[in-house]
Amino acid sequence: MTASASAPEPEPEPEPFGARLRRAMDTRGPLCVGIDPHSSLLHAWGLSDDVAGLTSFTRTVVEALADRVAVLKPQSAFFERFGSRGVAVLEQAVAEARAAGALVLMDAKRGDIGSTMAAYAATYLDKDSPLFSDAVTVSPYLGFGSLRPALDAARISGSGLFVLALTSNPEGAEVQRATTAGGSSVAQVMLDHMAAENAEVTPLGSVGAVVGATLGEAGVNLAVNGPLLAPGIGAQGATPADLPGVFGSAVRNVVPSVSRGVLRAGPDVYALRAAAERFGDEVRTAVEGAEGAR
Ligand SMILES: O=C(O)c1cc(=O)[nH]c(=O)n1[C@@H]1O[C@H](COP(=O)(O)O)[C@@H](O)[C@H]1O
Repeated sequence: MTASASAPEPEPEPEPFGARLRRAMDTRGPLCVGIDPHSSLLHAWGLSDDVAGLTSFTRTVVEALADRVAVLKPQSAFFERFGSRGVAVLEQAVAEARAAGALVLMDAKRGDIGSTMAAYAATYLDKDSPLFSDAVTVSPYLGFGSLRPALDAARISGSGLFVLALTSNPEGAEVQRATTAGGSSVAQVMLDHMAAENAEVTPLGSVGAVVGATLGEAGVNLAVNGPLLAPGIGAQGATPADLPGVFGSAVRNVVPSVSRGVLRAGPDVYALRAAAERFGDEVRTAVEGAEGAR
């Protein structure tokens, strides 16, 4: 008997997250909308604060926005609070949003010692996991090196990380603005690590930084050659017009993020779309104005 079976075709390399995000930003605009099913929002939408309400809320947001915004960012805690049935709603939302063309950024803000980080990486960054997402938020405040398993997993699966640098909440400064022995701020040290991970990647690295739109002025070097997630627009008081002041010449890489500012327009699908479009228009005006002024 002759062996006719040939070796299986090697899987094609996945397209890196940074390249996919750049294309999505260029075609859909850079806005990210957060899916944060606060109890108060469920009530405001006339929904019950239970799994049925969570399901209806999440489906409506995905139906309204997944075919038009670049990024949807479900906040995991709002699903986890309902236990395994809430996580099942999250899994479904990730799959449906990705199928409709949105990139899904799982906002889980994970961070732990490296060996446990590997389990978080297997949860969000392994393409065979039910919660596999295009990217996940992580905290580097157990040391940037503790993120190595996630950095490696992201490279293999073509997914991305958004690493907390300067968060939008005022309490973040006492840790993130602290001065290290080398003289830089803690946040700058983290940003320098991100820049090293993204070095020479085109068109955009897959390791993004989280920098609040609320900061007024970042006061750090944001040239990380990766995307810059800017939460804090809307409910936390920042506006798209603040972006050039915070991000300066890095504004073209900014992914402005809004949750309640859009979600409060629901439950009407058209009203949600109109709210997202309004933020999108304001972002475009701010970014084009800043680029024109340079
Ligand atoms: O990583 C995040 O998304 C994040 C980082 C940060 O510095 N600040 C911040 O508000 N966020 C998240 O962004 C969302 C902001 O929600 P709104 O204030 O309703 O727009 C929440 O899900 C926060 O957890």
